[in-house]
Amino acid sequence: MSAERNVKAETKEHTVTGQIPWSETCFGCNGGPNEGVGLRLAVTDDGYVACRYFTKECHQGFPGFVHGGIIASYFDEVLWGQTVILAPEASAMTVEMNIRYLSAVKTGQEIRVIAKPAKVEGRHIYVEGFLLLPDDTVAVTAKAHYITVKKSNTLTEHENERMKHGEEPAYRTIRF
Ligand SMILES: CCCCCCCCCCCC(=O)SCCNC(=O)CCNC(=O)[C@H](O)C(C)(C)COP(=O)(O)OP(=O)(O)OC[C@H]1O[C@@H](n2cnc3c(N)ncnc32)[C@H](O)[C@@H]1OP(=O)(O)O
Repeated sequence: MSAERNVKAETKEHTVTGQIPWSETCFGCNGGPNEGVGLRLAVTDDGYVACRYFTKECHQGFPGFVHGGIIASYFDEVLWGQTVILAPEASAMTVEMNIRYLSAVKTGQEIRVIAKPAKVEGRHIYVEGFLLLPDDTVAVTAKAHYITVKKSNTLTEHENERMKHGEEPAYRTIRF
């Protein structure tokens, strides 16, 4: 994905085939009204992890705009979703992330955050992604590097159990 400003993505509709389970205790995915970000990670039939998300007022930095640290959380979460697909027997932790903020992201609008099919090299998983505004402008791009770890080092038994089963997707298609 280009890092130029004001680039519009060429989009098409993608079919959602599943949803990665979410955790009540994770800041990125717990769905309380204000406590967490509340992302839901859809998996598409062509190997993307994607999320439609309505940006919250309580996540603003400058008035009316989403805080950059919250945007980093969007990516940490959505890009991490690729590690679930690629290393289902393990879990993975972020060791590096690079984010390019190209356009400000307003609160109170539906954005999409997308993780591309990723690359695995042993314990290393490299994932790239992008954030689309409602008019398909690429507002943010990101690259992250994850290292696989034993599941028991990161997830509770209850979460491990939930990870074994898919979840009913919140939506059936997503455009990006
Ligand atoms: C229903 C439930 C849903 C649950 C939903 C939950 C979703 C949560 C998603 C959020 C994800 C996060 O934010 S995770 C939180 C932020 N990240 C962290 O706190 C990670 C901190 N780092 C660590 O704890 C450690 O570095 C580990 C565990 C990742 C790796 O340690 P280790 O297992 O002892 O392995 P080690 O030999 O040191 O490193 C392994 C390889 O990684 C490389 N490596 C290690 N650190 C780095 C680094 N910063 N940058 C580059 N490379 C690195 C090493 O060079 C080595 O390469 P080589 O020699 O093998 O080539």
